[in-house]
Amino acid sequence: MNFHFQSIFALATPIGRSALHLHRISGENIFEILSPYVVLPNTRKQLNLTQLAEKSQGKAHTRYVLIIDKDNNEIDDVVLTLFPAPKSYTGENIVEISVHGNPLISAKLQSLLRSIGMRDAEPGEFTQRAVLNGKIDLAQAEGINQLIHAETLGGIELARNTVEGVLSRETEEIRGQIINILAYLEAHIDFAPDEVGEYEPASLLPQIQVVLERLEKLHSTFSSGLKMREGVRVVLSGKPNAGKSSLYNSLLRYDRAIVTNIPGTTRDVLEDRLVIQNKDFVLLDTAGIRKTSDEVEKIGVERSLKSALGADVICLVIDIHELDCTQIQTHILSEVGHFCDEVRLTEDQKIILVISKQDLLSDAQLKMIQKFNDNFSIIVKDLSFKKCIYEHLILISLAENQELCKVLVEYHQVFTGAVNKKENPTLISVRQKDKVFNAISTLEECGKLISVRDYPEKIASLINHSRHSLEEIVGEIHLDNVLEKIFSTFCIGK
Ligand SMILES: Nc1nc2c(c(=O)[nH]1)N(C=O)[C@@H](CNc1ccc(C(=O)N[C@@H](CCC(=O)O)C(=O)O)cc1)CN2
Ligand SMILES: Nc1nc2c(ncn2[C@@H]2O[C@H](COP(=O)(O)OP(=O)(O)OP(=O)(O)O)[C@@H](O)[C@H]2O)c(=O)[nH]1
Ligand SMILES: [Mg+2]
Repeated sequence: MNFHFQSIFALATPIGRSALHLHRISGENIFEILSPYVVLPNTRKQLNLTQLAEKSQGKAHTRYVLIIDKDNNEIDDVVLTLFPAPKSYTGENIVEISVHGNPLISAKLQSLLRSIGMRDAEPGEFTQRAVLNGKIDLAQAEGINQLIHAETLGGIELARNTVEGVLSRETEEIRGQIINILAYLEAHIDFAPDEVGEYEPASLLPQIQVVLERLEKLHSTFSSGLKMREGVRVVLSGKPNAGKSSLYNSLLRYDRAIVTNIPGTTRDVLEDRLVIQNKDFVLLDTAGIRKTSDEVEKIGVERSLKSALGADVICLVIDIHELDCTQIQTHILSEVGHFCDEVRLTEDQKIILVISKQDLLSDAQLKMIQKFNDNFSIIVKDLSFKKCIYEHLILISLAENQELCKVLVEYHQVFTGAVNKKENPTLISVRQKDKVFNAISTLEECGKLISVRDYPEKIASLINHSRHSLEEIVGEIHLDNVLEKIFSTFCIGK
């Protein structure tokens, strides 16, 4: 399928002063249209781009040239690359021109392009053409958009994975399985039982089950993908003065939060990105939790509890350095107990018990901690959320948080495990997730019709719905308004 569109151009790099500006031009006849304005720097002889494209045997070709305007005035000396169709990003002929990065020079080039019948590209229009010309599918196009907008390393990894076609291939395979199921039904719609055997829809159930499981697995990748893109949320909680803000600063490696020895120092929730071993986290520091009559601190405590509710991982920071050895175990248990009374955790949240101010602990206190850890599972066995609690206490100080970092990385793996391997397909947009959801619901509906031995026509029609939902993920069905909505979020020039 090849569409014939007006030629378009756009500045593909940011507007402003920079070393270079890269302009991108796409269209069917652009080599012919541009040739009169492209000359060799020394001889000023016109360069025939059409011939050059033919000589390059369909491959990209780069030259150093001069661009001149209609009055033969030089616009700039540039590097120009041709990508002859169909081997280009859009599948049409493409010319890329990199000029010196001055907005005035770019404006001159753009007015030349407008004056020779080309128009400014809409956001995402190059990629839209790539989709319409079958160079990439819609899921890959969404990947390209996210590759540009990703704000985390994890986001880039997921987007690259989609651009590479991992999700498209998974969708295609599931679609193949659905078509196999359809084939059985179509056979019974078109042929008599003596030709294709008795109509026994229940025989389809195992196949439908296989597809459903695969779709459900795919559906679940959206939320793990979100954690991968946005970062696993880690909240530092605990009593005032426990050392939360100190830990916050040492994890971030800069003096972000105010630290004093006055309990109740932190009031607002602080939020920052944290990367440990290339894994993305969102780290939150919060007000120490206690009963207080101070109006401002009270609001701080409320916000602190609310942050803990929304966290994936809670580091409950506990300061025991002033306690007598005999009190340590009971104290830790009661702090965890109180915290869990305040914050109703869900089963998929994790808590790490962090013992702060290691440098201030006596040998006897350290021994007690060791003893606690040796019997950890027995000691915490009566706590209501013991399944959420990391398997032992972790000691930290201003100078030492390595073990904690190691555990955070382990938890990152737990929260993103389903999607953080290169070969795993991941849903990266709500649109894709909704399509998979539709495919699942219609297939489930099928199960019901089969159990009452409904007509093959009715079952086939539902299965077809399911198949269409999958096809929409990769955009085999082009709906103008869908395309418009997707590409409107792109950058101009992409
Ligand atoms: N200068 C420049 N840099 C760029 C791009 C670009 O278009 N231009 N890209 C764009 O976003 C990205 C790279 N992606 C690209 C994807 C496909 C083709 C392309 O021309 N593909 C042809 C030919 C392949 C070949 O010669 O082997 C094809 O697929 O047929 C170019 C770039 C990032 N950097
Ligand atoms: N010696 C020592 N002192 C620490 C350590 N961590 C924190 N402190 C001190 O403990 C006091 C309280 O630290 P913060 O980090 O402000 O405690 P917080 O939990 O944020 O307190 P609030 O904001 O009031 O809830 C400060 O005086 C810190 O210098 C540590 O590892 N070793
Ligand atoms: Mg603090």
